[in-house]
Amino acid sequence: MVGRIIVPGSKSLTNRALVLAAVAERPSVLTRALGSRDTSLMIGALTALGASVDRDGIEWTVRPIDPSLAAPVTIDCGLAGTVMRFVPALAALGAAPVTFDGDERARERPMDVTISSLRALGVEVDDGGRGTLPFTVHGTGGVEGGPISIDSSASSQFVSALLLAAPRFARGLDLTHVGPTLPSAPHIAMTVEQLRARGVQIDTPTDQHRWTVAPGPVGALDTEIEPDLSNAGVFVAAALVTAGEVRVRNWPSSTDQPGDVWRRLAVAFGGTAELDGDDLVVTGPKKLAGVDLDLGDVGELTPVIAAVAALAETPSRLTGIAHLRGHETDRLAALATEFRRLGGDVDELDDGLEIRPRPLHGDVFRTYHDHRMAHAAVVLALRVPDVFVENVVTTVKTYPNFAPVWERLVDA
Ligand SMILES: O=C(O)C1=C[C@@H](OP(=O)(O)O)[C@@H](O)[C@H](O)C1
Ligand SMILES: C=C(OP(=O)(O)O)C(=O)O
Repeated sequence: MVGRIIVPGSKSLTNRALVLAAVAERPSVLTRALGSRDTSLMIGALTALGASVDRDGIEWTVRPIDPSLAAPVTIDCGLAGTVMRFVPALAALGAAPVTFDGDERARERPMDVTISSLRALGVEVDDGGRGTLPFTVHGTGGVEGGPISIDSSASSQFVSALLLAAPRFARGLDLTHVGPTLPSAPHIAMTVEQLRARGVQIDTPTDQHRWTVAPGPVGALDTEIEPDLSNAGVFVAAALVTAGEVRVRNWPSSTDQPGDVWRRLAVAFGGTAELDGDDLVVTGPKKLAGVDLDLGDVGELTPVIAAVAALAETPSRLTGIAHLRGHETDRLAALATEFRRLGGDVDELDDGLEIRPRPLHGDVFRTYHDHRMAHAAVVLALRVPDVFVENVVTTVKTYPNFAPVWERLVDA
């Protein structure tokens, strides 16, 4: 594939900016925020809590939650981890019962730590004993806060959620993660930086799994949202598997987004990735090399990385990603199943995948309502004839226009 692409705004930055604007002192303006299913769900959730978002072209004005508007509501989380994990802590600050539910699969995603951590902070949560969605948060108009320990090994979003609400707790928060692993650490670092950018005092003392947040106001911040570098990965992958050249416009020169690691991944697979002014230019190698990588920090990139690996000339091993079993689908099982359907040679590990080179053939590729499974499928389809991607429209979760943009580039 040869082409130029402008990727829409980052899901993770947009939903953090929306949440923080909703608890800020004054209105905030977000420029080039992502309009997609996950961010629309976030807007719906914050609006239900009494915030407002006016969209005017690329500028969105967010007015903070008006506590006088608190009323019993039900919030649809869809399949958005950021909504189901971040918003319950905000609901706890309000004075009305808020019920959370979502897609069928959302009811299977790990939510126990959201529920238990709110309870540990003194908030009543009614989950019918399930430990999953749906559940109701019974806010009483404020949260005391203070010290708390949680096991965030199933998702970094449990930590991020508490940190985002913490400045509004009466005593702030002293949060410690106790558990075997902590996935997606860069997403937690992103949360910390977004809080600091709004004047919140947050320290990460000696032990890197502890965060202390001082109580205090969250400053309003007018901010421009960077392009989504995780979603840019599917275009980087396209260049890699076709020995092509893709130019991704407006790649930030410094960023907190984990997707920035695509620059190093391109090289690991044997390609090149160079910043050229504001663009990242990626070229694919003649011979695609396999990789041996711990992806614990960047788990959300796995499906596309796995697709590139399946087309490489030497074996690959992807580890550190047991938590992907709780994502939009069990991504380790889904990738192994779908790659095998195309003739692939894949072993599912407890915490990853081993992928060995083997010629692939066309068949249906199921996507399990997972945007990144669809991205994996279209990358394979660049090299394997007659791959039929089921429900490519599921990409609207984080990239509303993906399908037509991809078709245009493939046909160019
Ligand atoms: O905080 C965030 O914006 C995210 C954190 C990560 O979640 P996990 O730690 O559950 O993988 C990531 O995979 C997800 O796509 C977005
Ligand atoms: C895991 C992901 O999303 P979510 O925010 O729903 O957890 C993802 O986008 O890869």
